[in-house]
Amino acid sequence: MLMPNDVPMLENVATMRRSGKRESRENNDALERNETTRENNERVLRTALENQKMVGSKPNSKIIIFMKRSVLQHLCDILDTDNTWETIAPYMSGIAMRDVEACKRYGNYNQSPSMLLLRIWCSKGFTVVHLYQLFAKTKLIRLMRVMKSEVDKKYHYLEEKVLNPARRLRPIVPPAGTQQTASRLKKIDSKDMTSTPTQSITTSSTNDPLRVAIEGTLPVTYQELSEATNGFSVNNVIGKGGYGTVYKGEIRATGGMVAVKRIFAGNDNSTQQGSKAEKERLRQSLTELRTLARFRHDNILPIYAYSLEGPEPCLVYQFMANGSLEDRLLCRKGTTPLTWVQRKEISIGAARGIHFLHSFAKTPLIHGDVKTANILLDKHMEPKLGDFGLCRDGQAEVEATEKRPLIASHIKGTLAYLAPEFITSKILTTKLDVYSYGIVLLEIASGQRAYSESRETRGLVEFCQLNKELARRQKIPLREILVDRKAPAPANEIEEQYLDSLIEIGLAGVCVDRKLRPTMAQVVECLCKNTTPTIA
Ligand SMILES: Nc1ncnc2c1ncn2[C@@H]1O[C@H](COP(=O)(O)OP(=O)(O)OP(=O)(O)O)[C@@H](O)[C@H]1O
Repeated sequence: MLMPNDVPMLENVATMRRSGKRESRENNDALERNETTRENNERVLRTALENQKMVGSKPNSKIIIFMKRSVLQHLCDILDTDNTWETIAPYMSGIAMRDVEACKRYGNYNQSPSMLLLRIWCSKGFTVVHLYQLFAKTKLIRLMRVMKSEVDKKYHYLEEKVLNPARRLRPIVPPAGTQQTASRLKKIDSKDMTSTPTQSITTSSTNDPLRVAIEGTLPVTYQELSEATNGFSVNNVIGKGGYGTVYKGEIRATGGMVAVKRIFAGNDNSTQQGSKAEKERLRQSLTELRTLARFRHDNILPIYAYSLEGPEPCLVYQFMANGSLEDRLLCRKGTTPLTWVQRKEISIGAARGIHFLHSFAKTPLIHGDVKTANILLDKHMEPKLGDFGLCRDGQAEVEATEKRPLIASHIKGTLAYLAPEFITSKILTTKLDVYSYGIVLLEIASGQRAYSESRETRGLVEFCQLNKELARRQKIPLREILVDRKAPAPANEIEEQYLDSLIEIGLAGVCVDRKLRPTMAQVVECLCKNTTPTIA
């Protein structure tokens, strides 16, 4: 779920900076219009559109508010749920922060904020086709389907394109006089993938894959991020990873929270090794930026903005109020232990995120660093998979027809979560993520860490297998030995079943033979049904 305010704030800061006073006056006008009644809005709109001779022209220029009432209502119902409309607002040319704020206020009065948003967009001359293209761009297939009947058949191919993103979508052509989102983007040369962070961003061809990938993600200045994080103050640090430090940031204009990952800038450029490490850091952050901009899903951490022009590259994410799953399992900062229902829901959400990566495109995307520290929890405890610096296109595990697996060039990821075939032979398939996810499930069930120096059996897989044998000998359920004692004891049979399925699916996921591991699709199904995957 989108944290209120965040994207629009960045949008606003960037938009105001670029467009100056004239647009600010236009925004003021728009705000006043937003606050008039529905009837007034429609009258203003009709007049404006009639003036533009848009009403009654070509069928594809049908205006949004003249869609069939039931279709428009259905769209708004979906967009209002969990404030989904806030996730599309940044992609809507001409929608400024003031408009978003007005929509939020409208929502506070029990009105549909999505309806107002669509009205405002409509007032800027955007049509039903633009809306359909917008849903395609933001990969909201369900919404595309709801309004399909309102759009000329010649645009229906877009749905197929979203499902098969190998082919590029045509850009949304905005109405004359409207600023296009893409044109606001800084152009980034793909060669910058290997340049140093201090190099400025240069102009490149429109076919640049990075530029295409980050279309819709907003550039912000380093200065803005520095202000948001009190000059990257140590008091704002919320975590540290191998490639950078994560800061909590507040965009002062509206008080919205973001998480800013500042990638370490090497100070050792003089040595060959130092500059190699720096290039690797930059490569990873660009991989992350590209991946997150391409894949949007409820269980994938959304990226809001980026800054590549300052002394260190920065990525700006949705702020996840409940930190990482690792933090919550270890009850860091005195937090209460997760309940079994929460553990189950988190497991399912995280599995859905990984399954999405594996199945969304023709070539599956392997995360490569699935671990509890990379599963972040929002204020509703909804899990989102983060840290895409290692993401790479890979090969799906197939059975009889299996092709030669892709071989990774060098070992990456966190050792305790890495599958044996990757450590020994660098074999990279989707089953690498299944293995890591299996470890995550075992951690959720047992509260034990993936690797612990203080445990006699240091690796979690070995620890669980040993206890499985013990439970078999003692003729007791494995859960009785493995259960996380920090958590409240399972309250009933259903909770015991949750726990059993977490353990069983976890153990199936960490099978040494990767072909015997379930697929993520099977994992999601089994977790939802509380069953165990049948291993071939
Ligand atoms: N969007 C966010 N909201 C809140 N906290 C976050 C967010 N992103 C990261 N964090 C916190 O910052 C920590 C570090 O995150 P980061 O992605 O840099 O590193 P990591 O995944 O722990 O390690 P590595 O990058 O080396 O694999 C996380 O473990 C988490 O506690």
